[in-house]
Amino acid sequence: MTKNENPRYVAAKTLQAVFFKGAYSHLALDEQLKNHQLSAVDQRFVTEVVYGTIKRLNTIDYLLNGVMKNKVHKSDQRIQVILRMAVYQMFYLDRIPERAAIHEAVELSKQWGRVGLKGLINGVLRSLSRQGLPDFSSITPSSKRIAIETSHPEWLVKRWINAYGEEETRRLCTTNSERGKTTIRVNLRVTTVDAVQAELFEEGIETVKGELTKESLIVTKGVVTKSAAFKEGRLSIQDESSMLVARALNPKPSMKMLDTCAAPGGKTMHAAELMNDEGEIIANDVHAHKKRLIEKEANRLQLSIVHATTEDAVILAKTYQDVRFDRILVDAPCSGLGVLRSKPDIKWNTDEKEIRKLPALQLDILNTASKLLKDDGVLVYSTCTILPEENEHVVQEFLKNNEDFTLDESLQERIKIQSENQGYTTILPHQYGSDGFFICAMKKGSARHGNEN
Ligand SMILES: C[S@@+](CC[C@H](N)C(=O)[O-])C[C@H]1O[C@@H](n2cnc3c(N)ncnc32)[C@H](O)[C@@H]1O
Repeated sequence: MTKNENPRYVAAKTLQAVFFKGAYSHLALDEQLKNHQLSAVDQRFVTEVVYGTIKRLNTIDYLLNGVMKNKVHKSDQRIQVILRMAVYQMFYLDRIPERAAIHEAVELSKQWGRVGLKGLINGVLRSLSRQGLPDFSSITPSSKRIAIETSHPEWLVKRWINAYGEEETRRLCTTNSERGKTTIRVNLRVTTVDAVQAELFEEGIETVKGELTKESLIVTKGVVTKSAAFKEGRLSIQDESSMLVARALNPKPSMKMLDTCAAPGGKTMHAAELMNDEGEIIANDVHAHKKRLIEKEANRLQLSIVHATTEDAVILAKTYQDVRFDRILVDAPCSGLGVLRSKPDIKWNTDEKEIRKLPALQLDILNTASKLLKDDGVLVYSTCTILPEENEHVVQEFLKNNEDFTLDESLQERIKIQSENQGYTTILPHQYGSDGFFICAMKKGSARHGNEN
């Protein structure tokens, strides 16, 4: 435990690790919170400042660059962090008066070995305070305006405008900048939604029912992971879009299922719950260390049909050459650009060139998995991204080369999402307040797989 218990110092150390050492925000934050003894209120403040500053980075830098002689990214690392954090507090945290945010930034510069630059910090922040938020509407072209106003890389905004048009893109980007929410999946195998809601309420945790699935609850107050219901396996944390994936598979007791890219196991466990823990699920992931995560989850939820394996999904056809599955899920590795509300660093760390390599891997895994499906079985391809090239383009390419597969038109009966496309859907974050997701169900042979639940 260190002696320095100033929450802004803890936030600053976390942001330094994220901005300059390539750390993932959630891991850097966990580490800093572990190393400092902060009250629950201070921990929430640090979390808010860290995620908020990362989420609003583009806008914050635009504001700073408007009043600084040299661009903010040319400053010393610590000054960049102190200024960015302060601007977030000044303009996006209602409960912090601007004067207080400026004062604390100056104090932090003294505490963090930058006393000589306190005049610069004071001057820049006071100028911004006098000026206030500018009118972004004069920025052209519109891709640049959306990128600055909602804090996204412009290359990404351009891609989304291409796919969804300007208005949808503005709305989805605005939602990405909002605060994420915690959603619960109730384990319907052992309890009911009402029982869990009442049990949590007794512990001071408040929830409302979700919109998209009957097993979901949205947390409005409290920390669920500390509840008895979590520890004893009556609930899991999972976004509603994610829950739709197991629903799209429509698994039944006694079936045999393969999850090719399963870790940490959210969708596997949901499917096992829907199967009433009867049958078998092979939950595979390429990373050996993730096998433990799957096993731990199965253990917590007391699910015995889940068998975790470690293999590259592109060779699974060989491993299971004599086995055929009723249900196969390819929840593919992807760019993750649908989950920017909860993982905002993805938008700054994603390399456009790297994304171009993903469809080949996604198609490879899908092709391999498809060879293991029983006739009349269901194959679901899903991603937590909203780029067409990782989604419908992959599926279209797959269907072109696999004529024995067709889109499963009964998908809409199972997941009840409005979609113009039969067999697949893209959920944008602003539509239902859930993560951005792509879900496609395909069938081999001619059977229908409507929802009998
Ligand atoms: C989107 S995540 C899966 C999330 C998981 N289905 C869930 O609901 O918890 C994609 C997973 O694919 C795994 N992965 C990446 N490349 C893979 C490959 N070639 N073969 C198998 N798994 C792979 C990653 O380790 C990651 O855990």
